[in-house]
Amino acid sequence: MAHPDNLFLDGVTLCAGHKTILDHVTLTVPITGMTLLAGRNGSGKSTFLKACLGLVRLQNGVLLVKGQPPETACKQIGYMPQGLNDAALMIPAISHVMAAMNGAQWGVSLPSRNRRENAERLLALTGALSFARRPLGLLSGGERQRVCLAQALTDNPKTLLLDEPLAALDHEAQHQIVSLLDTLTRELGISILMTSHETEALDGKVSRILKLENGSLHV
Ligand SMILES: Nc1ncnc2c1ncn2[C@@H]1O[C@H](COP(=O)(O)OP(=O)(O)OP(=O)(O)O)[C@@H](O)[C@H]1O
Repeated sequence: MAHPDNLFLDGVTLCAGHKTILDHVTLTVPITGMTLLAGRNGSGKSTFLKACLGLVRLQNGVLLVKGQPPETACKQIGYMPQGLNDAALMIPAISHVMAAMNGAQWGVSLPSRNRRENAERLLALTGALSFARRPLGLLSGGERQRVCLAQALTDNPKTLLLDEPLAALDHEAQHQIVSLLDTLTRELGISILMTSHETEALDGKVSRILKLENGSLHV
C-alpha cells in the first residue's frame, strides 16, 4: 500500500546502462527506523537510491517513497552520496554544509548569518563543529562522514538516504556513526535507508534488511 511509512514498488524495472538492477519488482515495505539496503558490489544499490531521489528514471512501473513519487519525495530527503568529488575537498567543511542551504524549499535564500548558524547547529549535532573550518580534504574519513551527514541533514529531512556512510572507517568510527544514526532515528524520527557492507557494526540497530540481488529486491 502507498502508505506514508512505506517504500512501494509496483512492477518496477530499473536499469543502469545495459545492466538490469530491478526486473519487474513489486514490493511494499516500511522504511521507518533504520533500513539496510544490502547487496553485492555492482548489484545496483547506489542506482536504486538515485531512483528514489528521482535522479535516475525507471524503465517501467511505479515507485513511491513514503507515499510520494521520487520527484516530490526528494524535497524531504537528505542524501549522502558515495564519496566526494575532488573539487569538494578544497573547501572548508562548514561551506560544504552551507552550500546545501539554498532556501529552495521556501523560495528565498537564507541570509548568510542564518546559514552559518544553521550549519554550525548541524555540525554540532553530528560532532563535527571542532573541525568546521578545515578543508574537507584534510579531514580523516570519519570526520568527513560527519560533515557529509550534517550536509544531508539541512532543511530538516524526514528521510535520509545514505550511500556507504561507514566505508573506510575503523571499527570505533563505524560504531560512533551508527550510534549517531540510531539517535537520529529515535530522537528526531528520521527514517534512514542506507547501503553498507559493514553489517557487523549495524548489528541490533537496523529495523530490517532489504536485499538487492539478481534484479530482485526482497526483505
Ligand atoms: N550510468 C551508468 N551507465 C552504465 N552503467 C552503470 C551506470 N551506473 C551504474 N552502472 C553499472 O550498474 C551496476 C550497478 O552499479 P551501482 O553503483 O548502483 O552498484 P552498487 O551496488 O552500489 O555497487 P557497490 O557496492 O560497488 O557500490 C554496476 O555494474 C555499474 O557499473
